[in-house]
Amino acid sequence: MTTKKTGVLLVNLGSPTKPTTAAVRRFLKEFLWDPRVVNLPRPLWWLILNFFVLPTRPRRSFLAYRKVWDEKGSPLIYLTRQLREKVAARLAAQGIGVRDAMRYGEPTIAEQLRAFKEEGVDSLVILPLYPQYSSTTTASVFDAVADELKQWRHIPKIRFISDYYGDPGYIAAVAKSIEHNWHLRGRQQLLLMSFHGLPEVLSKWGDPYFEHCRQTAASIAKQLALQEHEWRMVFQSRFGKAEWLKPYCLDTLQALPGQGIKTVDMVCPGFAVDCLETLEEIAIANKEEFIKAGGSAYHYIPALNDSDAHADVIINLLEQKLG
Ligand SMILES: C=CC1=C(C)c2cc3[nH]c(cc4nc(cc5[nH]c(cc1n2)c(C)c5CCC(=O)O)C(CCC(=O)O)=C4C)c(C)c3C=C
Ligand SMILES: [Fe+2]
Ligand SMILES: [Fe+2]
Repeated sequence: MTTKKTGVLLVNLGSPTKPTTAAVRRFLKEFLWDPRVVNLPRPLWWLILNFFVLPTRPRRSFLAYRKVWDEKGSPLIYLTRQLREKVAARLAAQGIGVRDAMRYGEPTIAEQLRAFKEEGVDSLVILPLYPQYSSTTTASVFDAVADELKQWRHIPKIRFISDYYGDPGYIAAVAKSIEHNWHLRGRQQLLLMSFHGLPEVLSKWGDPYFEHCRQTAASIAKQLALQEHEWRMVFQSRFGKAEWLKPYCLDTLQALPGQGIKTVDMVCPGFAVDCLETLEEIAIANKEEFIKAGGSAYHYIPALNDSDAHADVIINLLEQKLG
C-alpha cells in the first residue's frame, strides 16, 4: 500500500519582483496579457497594451509600489508567505505540505506544483486566496494549474476551492477584526466595505463576483448587527475607460462629507492580505481625497494578513475539503 501525501497550494495574485519601472512593466505585461483579465481581441489588445499602457502605466504604478514596499519586499508576497508558514506549521503533524504561489511573477504555480510532485504528493488542494470568485482571478488560477498539469502523465487527485465568500469562519474573522479596531481606535460614523472592482459587463456574461461581494458585505454587516445606514459596499481600483462595478469607492468618499458623514472606517474584505490596492490606494490616496473633500477621520482596518485568526480560517476551509 502506498501512503497518501497531500499538498496544499495557496495562490495569490503576485507583485513585481522589485519596485522599479522595469520590474513593474514586466509584471504588468504578464498580468494584463492574461485573457481572463483583459478580454479584448488579441491583436487589438496587443497594440493598446504595448503602445499605450506599458509605456505609461508602469511609471505611475512604480511610484505607488515604492510607498508600500519595505525591507521585506512586496507586502502581498511576504504576507502571503508568512500566512503560508503559519498554516504549514499547523498542518505539518498531519503530513500535509503547504506551499504558496503567485499567479503572476514568482514563485510560479508551475514550479510549486513540480516541487510537490518531486515530494511525492499525490493529492492536491488548490486554494486561490480570493474569497469572492471571479473569472479574472480564481478562474485564471485554475487555468495556470491546468496549463501545468496537462503536461503530466499522472494527474494527482485535485480539489479546487473556488470561493469562500460566505464561509462562517471567514465572515466571523473579518467581523471580529472590525470590532477589535473599533475597540482600539473608536468607531466612526460609517463602515465602508471596499472590494476590488471589475468591468460591469463581466456580470452580464455570468461572472458571479458582484453577488459574492454583496453577500460577503451583508453577512459581515449582519454579524456586526449593523443597520442599513451604518455600512455601504463600494468598489475600488478602476482600470481603463469602461464602466466598472458601482458604486465607485472614490466617488462615494468624495460625496460623503457633503452628506454629513465626516468619519469613516474602511475595510477591504476581498483582500486576504494587504497589498498595493489596500495600502496605497485605500489607506493613503483615498484617505487624502476624503480629507480634501471635508472628511475629518478615516481609519483603514488591515486585512486578516498572517494573523492566527486567518490561519484558523484557512485550516477550517481545508478541513472542510479534506474531510
Ligand atoms: C481581489 C481581487 C482582484 C480582482 C477581482 C482584480 C481584477 C482586476 N485587476 C485589474 C488591474 C490591476 N490590478 C492590479 C493590482 C492588484 N489587483 C489585485 C486583486 C484583484 N484584481 C491585487 C491583490 C493587486 C495588488 C498587487 C500587488 O502587487 O500588491 C494592478 C497593478 C497595479 C496598478 O497598476 O494599479 C492592475 C493594473 C483588472 C484589469 C482586473 C479585472 C478585469
Ligand atoms: Fe487588480
Ligand atoms: Fe490600483
